[in-house]
Amino acid sequence: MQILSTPNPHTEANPLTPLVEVEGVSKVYPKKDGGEAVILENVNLTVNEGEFICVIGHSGCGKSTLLDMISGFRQPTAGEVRVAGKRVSEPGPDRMVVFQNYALLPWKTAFENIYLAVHAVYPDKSKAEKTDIVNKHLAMVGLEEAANKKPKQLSGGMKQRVSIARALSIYPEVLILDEPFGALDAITKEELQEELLQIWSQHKVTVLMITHDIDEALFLADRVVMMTNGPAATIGEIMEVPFPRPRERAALMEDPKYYTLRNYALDFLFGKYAHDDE
Ligand SMILES: Nc1ncnc2c1ncn2[C@@H]1O[C@H](COP(=O)(O)OP(=O)(O)OP(=O)(O)O)[C@@H](O)[C@H]1O
Repeated sequence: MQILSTPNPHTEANPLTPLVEVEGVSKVYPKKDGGEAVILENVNLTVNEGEFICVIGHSGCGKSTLLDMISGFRQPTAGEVRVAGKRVSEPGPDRMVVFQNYALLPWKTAFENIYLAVHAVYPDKSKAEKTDIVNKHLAMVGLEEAANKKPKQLSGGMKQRVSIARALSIYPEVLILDEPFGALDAITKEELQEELLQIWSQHKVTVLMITHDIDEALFLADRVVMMTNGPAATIGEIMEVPFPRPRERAALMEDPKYYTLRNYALDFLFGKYAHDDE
């Protein structure tokens, strides 16, 4: 169900072109005792080109499973996922994923971590071209100075910047972020949210991001996808976020609409779909 039908300022400027289509998707995992666990049931979602989507829902409802089926790391039990009209059957460079734990190779420098990814996807480019792409993306996240540092010499925020730079250096159509700022302190998290918005608007990449933080979702997203609880979770509601862009956190906080949306999402999670364990 769509609520709060205020036109979306980002997508309104562009014609809506569906890029990611999740159609009738269900996911069943085998249980240890031999039975089956229905994790997701009949999930339907269309994400338009250039949109920024946040997915929220209680722990264990199947958010990562859903995004894994878009990235191609897992396959639906029923239904299908299409990206640019093509059925997703495996991971591909058109869909890059950034994880909470950075997933950097510890023995490689920031530069080398990104270079490896660029080389894997564009082996035919010259060394100079690949180096240029890496340096451009290190600069994009403000890490030129840290190019030769290894992950253990970098802060959590810097490591996540490297992960984002690595993902974008492949020029994906879809950037998938699984709780990317969950391990960061509040100040670093806010800095990275702002950088991510800038990068998103410059790169025109389509973003799908899991978060547990409603304020983060309202600051970043065009639409917030709210999942029901499992088992057999699905999309309960999709909330349009009507704030104009570029967004300023302070201005957002002063907008009464912000609290209406925030309370709506909180009520969805902790009223309508309250979770016993939380
Ligand atoms: N390979 C698997 N085999 C069996 N069950 C699995 C498998 N992967 C995930 N699950 C189960 O599927 C459910 C959904 O997991 P998933 O990680 O997608 O949830 P989530 O909403 O992303 O959780 P969180 O917010 O805690 O990261 C959980 O109950 C999990 O234990």
